Amino acid sequence: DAYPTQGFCSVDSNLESDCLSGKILIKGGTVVNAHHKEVADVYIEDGVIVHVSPNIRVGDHVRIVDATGKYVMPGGIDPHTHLEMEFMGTVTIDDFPSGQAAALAGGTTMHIDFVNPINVNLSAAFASYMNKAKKSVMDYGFHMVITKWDEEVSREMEVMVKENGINSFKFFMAYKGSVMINDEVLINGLERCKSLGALAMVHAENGDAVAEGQKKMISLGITGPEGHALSRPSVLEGEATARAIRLANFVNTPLYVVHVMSIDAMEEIAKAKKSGQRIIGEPVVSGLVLDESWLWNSDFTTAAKYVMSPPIRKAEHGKALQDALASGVLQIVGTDHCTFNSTQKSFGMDDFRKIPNGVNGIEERMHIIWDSMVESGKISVTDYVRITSTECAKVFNIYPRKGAILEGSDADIIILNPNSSFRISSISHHSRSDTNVYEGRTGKGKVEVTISGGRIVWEDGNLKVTQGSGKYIKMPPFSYLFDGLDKVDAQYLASLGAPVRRTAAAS
Ligand SMILES: NC(=O)NCCC(=O)O
Ligand SMILES: [Zn+2]
Ligand SMILES: [Zn+2]
Repeated sequence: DAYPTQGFCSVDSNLESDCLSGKILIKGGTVVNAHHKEVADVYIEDGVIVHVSPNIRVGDHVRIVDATGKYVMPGGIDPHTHLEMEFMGTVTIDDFPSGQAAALAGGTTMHIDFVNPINVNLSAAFASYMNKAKKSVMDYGFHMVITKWDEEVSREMEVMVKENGINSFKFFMAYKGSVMINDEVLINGLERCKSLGALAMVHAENGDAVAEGQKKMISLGITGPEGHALSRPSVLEGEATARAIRLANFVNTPLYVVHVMSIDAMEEIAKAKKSGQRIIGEPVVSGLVLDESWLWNSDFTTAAKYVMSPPIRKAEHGKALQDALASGVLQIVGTDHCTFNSTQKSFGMDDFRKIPNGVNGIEERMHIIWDSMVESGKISVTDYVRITSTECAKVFNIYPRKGAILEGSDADIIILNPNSSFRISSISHHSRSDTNVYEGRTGKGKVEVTISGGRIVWEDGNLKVTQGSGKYIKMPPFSYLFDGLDKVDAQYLASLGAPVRRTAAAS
């Protein structure tokens, strides 16, 4: 097919502004979707993929990008980030523009952040996060955290879903004394999520037991970062995961388990899925490739940067999580990008309970997953697209606008060169943090070009982003995970039979 222009412009031509805003032809790459891959060209106009086919011919004012020998894939979608979030007495160091710039440099073109209502109602929290996100340089969506239960919360959840484009609510089963909820709140929340077609998400750790574990470590004189791991063993993650899964089963609603960090939690998810429950398990990059030995490092600054919850565990957990991801027991890779610099981490120098919990990953996810799972032969290239982008778009009901290279999809695209390599360092990364938990890591496969909303924003190691160009992506309720739940409910009600009529016993 011919498109209505001639020639092409290069980055330094005076037609650059036309190119940046309008028409791009990606030529000769292997276009990868979760369902299929083929050598084809991709033609983009005004932020949308217009055509995908071999040998597309174009005319003038079209920027040609040669992708021969490279993979052309949907931009990554990170389902789990915390930008500019108030947490543990401080605020994460990456705000929306800095965290998103880092994301784009690493091949992620959309993220879903968590609105965390602290002492305000859901509407005020939502407004505050929309304000923080005004300077966005890429597309974003929101999940909403539920920290208590009352009539107002229940009413506002409906407003969030029907007016504000939120289709997921997160419940923290840990962080006692701040955002932790109890089972009663969780059950109410699960019921409400179900009625709204919204996905319930859990941070699954037994927060009461963690608090006891922390006290125990302090009483033993263990105050350093290793106390973090010792106070919250994997059994507590397994217990809370199992509890949340059983409660979701009781309510008959889907459940999304964020940052699955242990074999214990993963096996609970595997068991529930085997019995037909709809559970989505999200491992995060840190849990897949790092191990807890860092927490025993004698240098506090080094050890503290690895403090996150649930904790990074022994290497065998990471290996099992990778296997679970490869086999489909776990489905979506996130980052839980929640970055604090070394000064913030030092708040817990004398007491590990005060180290702000969180690690980086928004810039590193696509590279590390490629290197550790595709390059190693553990998963296919199409599976890579599925776990880094497509499945997330499906679960949060924005597919195929996002998560696909199809005609009509948003032009959020990366070009990855499998023969090039990456090196991670806090000197060259785009996060505001002065540290990086993947410091010094190298690997094969490099995102050479990122296209966000139809604009080339990352090329030749240079970022060209515009504050305010990122769009808020409303996510509609009732994703595929809700299909057929009503039928299961109807069968259950039918199985109960007619209510038993009882008469008062004769006296
Ligand atoms: N994970 C973590 O340590 N920090 C971010 C908050 C959360 O997701 O639990
Ligand atoms: Zn969490
Ligand atoms: Zn998180």
